[in-house]
Amino acid sequence: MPSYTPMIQQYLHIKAQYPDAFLFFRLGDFYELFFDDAIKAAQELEITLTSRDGGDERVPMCGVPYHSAQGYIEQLIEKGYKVAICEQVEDPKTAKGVVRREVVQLITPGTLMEGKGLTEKENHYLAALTPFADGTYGLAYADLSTGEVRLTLLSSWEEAANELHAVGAREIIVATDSGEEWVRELKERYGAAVSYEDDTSLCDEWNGVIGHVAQEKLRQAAARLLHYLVRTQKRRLDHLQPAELYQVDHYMKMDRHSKLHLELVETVRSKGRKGSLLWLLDETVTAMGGRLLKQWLDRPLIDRREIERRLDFVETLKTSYFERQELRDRLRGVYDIERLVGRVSYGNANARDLVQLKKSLLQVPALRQTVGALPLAEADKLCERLDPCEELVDLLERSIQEQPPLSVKEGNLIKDGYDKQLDRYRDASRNGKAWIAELEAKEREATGIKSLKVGYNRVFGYYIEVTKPNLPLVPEGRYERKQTLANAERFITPELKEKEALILEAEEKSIELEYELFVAIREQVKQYIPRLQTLAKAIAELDVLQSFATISDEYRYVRPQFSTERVLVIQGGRHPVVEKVLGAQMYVPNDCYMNREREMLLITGPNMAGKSTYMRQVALTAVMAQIGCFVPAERAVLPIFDQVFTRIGAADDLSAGQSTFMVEMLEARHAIAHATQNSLILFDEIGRGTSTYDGMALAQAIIEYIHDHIGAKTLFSTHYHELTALERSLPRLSNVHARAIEENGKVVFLHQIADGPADKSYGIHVAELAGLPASLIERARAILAELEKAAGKQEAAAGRMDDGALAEAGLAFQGNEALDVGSKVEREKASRPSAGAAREGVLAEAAFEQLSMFPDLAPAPVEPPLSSKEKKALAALKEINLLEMTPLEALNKLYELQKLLK
Ligand SMILES: Nc1ncnc2c1ncn2[C@@H]1O[C@H](COP(=O)(O)OP(=O)(O)OP(=O)(O)O)[C@@H](O)[C@H]1O
Repeated sequence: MPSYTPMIQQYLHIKAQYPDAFLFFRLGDFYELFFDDAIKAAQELEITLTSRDGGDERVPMCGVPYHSAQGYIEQLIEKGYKVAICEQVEDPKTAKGVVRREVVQLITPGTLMEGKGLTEKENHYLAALTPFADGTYGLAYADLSTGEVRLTLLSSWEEAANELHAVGAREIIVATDSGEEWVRELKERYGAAVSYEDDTSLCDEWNGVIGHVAQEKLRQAAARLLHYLVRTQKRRLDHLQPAELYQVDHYMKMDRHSKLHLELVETVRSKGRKGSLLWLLDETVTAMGGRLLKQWLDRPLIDRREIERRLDFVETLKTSYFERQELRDRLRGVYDIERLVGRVSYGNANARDLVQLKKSLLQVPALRQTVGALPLAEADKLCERLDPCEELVDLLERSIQEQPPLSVKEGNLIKDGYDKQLDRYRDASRNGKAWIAELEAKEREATGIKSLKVGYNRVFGYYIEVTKPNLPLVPEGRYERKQTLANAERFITPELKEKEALILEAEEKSIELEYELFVAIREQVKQYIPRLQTLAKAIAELDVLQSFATISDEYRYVRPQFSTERVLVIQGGRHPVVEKVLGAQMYVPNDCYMNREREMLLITGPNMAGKSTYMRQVALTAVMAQIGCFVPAERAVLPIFDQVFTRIGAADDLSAGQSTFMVEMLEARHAIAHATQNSLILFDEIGRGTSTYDGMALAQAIIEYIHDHIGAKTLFSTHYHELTALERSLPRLSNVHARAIEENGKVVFLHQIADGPADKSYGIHVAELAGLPASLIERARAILAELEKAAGKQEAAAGRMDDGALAEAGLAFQGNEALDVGSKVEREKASRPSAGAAREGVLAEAAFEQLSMFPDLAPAPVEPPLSSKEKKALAALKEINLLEMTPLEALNKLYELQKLLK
């Protein structure tokens, strides 16, 4: 063992306590890293690796300046590392021997308090997971930046895994004896860092957080989290809020696959927010509202009273346009109170933070007034929670300057008149400066040097400057030479130095005093933490509700109504995100009718016809209704769903080593094992991942099982046309199809869902559209004709020759080229009396149930959709870039478009 210098020995001693973290060791104005930490950090941060004399040997070293350390720390945390901040805890000037140093904070991926790692509209959670012998799991999690703490008990690993996903913690804390495999799974599946904490004993000082928690398991789960926080943060965490207890079955349950398939908070393809339901719904204007919206979307309600309460608000705000605009304007002036409070509690809030807090509070009286004037009983309750904290505003108004600097150690923080002593120092400094300002004129007169100047620099302080030609006029004896420049000399006088000393002393003292006063004010703000947190919650809620109202107004959404009879009526329903992306005029609305006699819809139709979109829109409508938002439809009567299961589209677990088919089967099993008659199931082409017969057999068996044993509302899309025959054997199953027609030998998707099975496969047309070689297409047509002949014989034998919509459409409108596709659809609809029978049944039931609130539940007239030509023309029109066209080109384009429409 080499013998090291005392400082390196100190380093090694401290580092031994933090083996899994980078130790940022404060040395003057730098944080230095040594040994392996230095080698690794130099690589990760791309900084220069040097070395330092450590005694018997040189030790590897690298470092970052203290004032720019934050960025480097964030980089390491982002990469999943931990950073221990080790500060000098005594004044180096008075220290004997090596300055005493201590780790003051361990920053980990789950305990970020500031910086780019914190996304404004997202929570940043740290979770602790505690398994119990009976197979249950205690989950405790906290967002240290906002002080929120939540606790729940989960009945199985499956439930716990799901909840962990919903929470999306950056770091998960477990016991040290947790199995290696489990820990690896936690790391890989959740992309979270894993940390350890074994202490689950309770401390009295946590009463504010878990004093109200009675259940022992939950207390233990919370204790693991709190011990870890205390151990790493090494300070009082006054902003931790009383833990919120919840049970997952008090909310609509959705596993992570279902959430992903529905693209609730991120899209399947990019895993980004854009294109998700959250992206569409987010018209919040505060960070707090943004975070709450995501929380609501993660946990739709099943308590009808609470849903209706939110809807009442949304309805009122939707119709109160001016009040809503006023609220939005005011909310824009509100900063992130929750995180400001977090920083106050942490002791790292600066004066600008307090100014932001004050400015936010100043918006509250107007918010209160506007909310209070809303014609809604509930509004009063919300008003009560909008606490303007007047005394705090008054304190901040009197004390903190309006535009303070970032640093709290350079003065300019405190207003004049707040503290007498500070005013005295400031007077001294101001008087001294005024004296100096007058000095110039006085000395010019005394010496007769017109160009004489009084100046200041950091090295020499105040001086009198005289240019070379005037040097003979300088009064020898009174002026003392201090500095020689190229064409001037600088002097001082004893009087000037005396004043300077006074000024500097006063300034130094006032800066020190300002810092002390500031810290004291910050301590005072701490007393308001619970009130500020209540206020922050109320503001967040108001913001989300106004966001729902804004969206509902903008996109013409309607208030959903709820049925206790398991009736579902959606008229003129749309997929909210597809509608936004395509534009309302391009989107074809669809109806959906289900009840106890019509529990399952089997959806057939060509690829690209809109089956998945239709299924998703039904589920999204249910989710939106249950978070308390209006829904994209002309009318909606919905059951309150306890769970939603979806299996739609691309497989996403291939990376986890499972085949598409296996994932599909696992998800089907999950749905079948958990769904109830109050659930909604969406299955998109289940079974397609295996051979035709296998797949079809499985699909049929799954449908039958759900039909006979579960009774959940189910939408099942399939390409197995044979399954449409099930309608005859399963009384609660009905066929519907996504419509398409042929036009000039090409397939046109109407994106309309109609009753009955699809008649024909349009796969070949789609292949043609995709540009496969003509000879190949022709060959496929020949094969199809053969197959159809064979199938035709079978169907005839079974007594089932569907007179399909297409054949009908073809007959009814043969030779009438002038009619566009839209009117064909209308006419065809009218010509099929049987198609609406099921719908009438459901409507009658819904009307009966909803009689008082739903007097005119006759089917609403459907707007004729745009023809494909019109869609094309519109699309082409949108594409035109007028800035890059000559007038003649524009005229030509217009002519082309007109021709297209004729
Ligand atoms: N109601 C609608 N109005 C307008 N466009 C729609 C509508 N529904 C779907 N579309 C458009 O059609 C495209 C295909 O829809 P979707 O993916 O739902 O078809 P699909 O029948 O499920 O196809 P596949 O069988 O290949 O999965 C969508 O990308 C969307 O742009």
